[in-house]
Amino acid sequence: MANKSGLFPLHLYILCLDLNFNRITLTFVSYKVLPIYIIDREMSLLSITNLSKKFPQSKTYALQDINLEIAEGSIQAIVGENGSGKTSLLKVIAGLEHPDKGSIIFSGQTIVNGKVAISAEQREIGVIFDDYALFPQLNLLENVKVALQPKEKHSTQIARDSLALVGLEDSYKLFPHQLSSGQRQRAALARALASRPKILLLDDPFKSLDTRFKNEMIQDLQDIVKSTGITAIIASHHAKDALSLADNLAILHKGTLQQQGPPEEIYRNPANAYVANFFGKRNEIVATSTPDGFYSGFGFMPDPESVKFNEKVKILFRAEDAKIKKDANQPLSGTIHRTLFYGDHQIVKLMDDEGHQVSIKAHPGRNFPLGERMFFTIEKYELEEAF
Ligand SMILES: Nc1ncnc2c1ncn2[C@@H]1O[C@H](COP(=O)(O)OP(=O)(O)OP(=O)(O)O)[C@@H](O)[C@H]1O
Repeated sequence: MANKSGLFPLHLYILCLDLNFNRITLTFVSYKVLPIYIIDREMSLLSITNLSKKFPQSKTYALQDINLEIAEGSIQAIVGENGSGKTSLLKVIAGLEHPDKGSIIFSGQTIVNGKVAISAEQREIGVIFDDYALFPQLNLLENVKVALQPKEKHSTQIARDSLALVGLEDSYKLFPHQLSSGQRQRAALARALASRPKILLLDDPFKSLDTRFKNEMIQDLQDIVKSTGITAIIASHHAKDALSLADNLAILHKGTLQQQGPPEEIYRNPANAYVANFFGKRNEIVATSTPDGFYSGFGFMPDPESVKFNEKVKILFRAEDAKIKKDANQPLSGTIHRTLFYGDHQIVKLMDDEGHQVSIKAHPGRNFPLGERMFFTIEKYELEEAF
């Protein structure tokens, strides 16, 4: 949440010692000096209230009652599947689309109030859409200079500084077709940064990058954003990228905001099933509730909470929230059906006698022979009524 900034009149108290006439008097004089702003570093730079947008040709809302506070200097990720409203939200913030209702306050100024809005050019907002929109006939230096005012005296130096910021200082004479897709993205970033915007909007910046470049780019982007002090809003449909990149996440689904907050908090405490599954499908065991716990094909799991449920219950948990145990003294077990190796971890799929499966994250060095019975515990789970 945004913290408040306030105007505080400062009173200066001066202690006067009057040594005249061999006596001491104490006088307090209060001076009201210039007011000072006490600004919290986490002050909200962008404040979105009750924002809704429906495209004329569409029956459903692209954005519905969005409320979002974005702190200055932070990286805010907007995540959601295709068609969830991410681009529409960026476009409304940039001034490229107009909302039907709601307001946006940017840097203390109302830039959108219902259908009344200041133009895109008047907002100090840089935008990078997923096609990067570099001019093919211009070299990198010229591409970056396009973002600067024609009257700008030091445009060449500013453009070269921006290219240096993204590691392209030696490539300024190259044309977009001579660059890799990661370099094109950096060039687009340099162009957006050249005009020193207060806020930078990036639409799916990692879409066309392979995993290695993507991870590098995520780190670079983080470094650049943090070193320039700029505020960045990044739309992405990759939940995992957003988790590692952002200070704050906002999860959109069908135009509505499902949850917002620090990535780890959302990952650990999802507000609803949609958010929980957005970070990867959770395991689901359908079990029968008894007075002491839950029975399923994987065995009996004691839990006093079972009394609160009707007959059928879903036990929902992530692969990393279960542990495979060596000792057979565990209530839950299954046979090893498959293992998937991911380098730094492996996923072991265990199956019960009826063919139901669960996936459990395990150390990459452990050996799991197919068909062998393994015991496991579930350390963190959610329960849902199954109908
Ligand atoms: N110009 C338009 N005219 C009509 N409907 C539109 C327009 N732009 C977007 N929409 C609709 O608004 C909804 C949200 O679209 P939007 O592009 O914002 O989603 P998104 O999350 O960015 O998707 P993607 O990840 O595929 O880019 C979708 O249902 C889309 O069809």
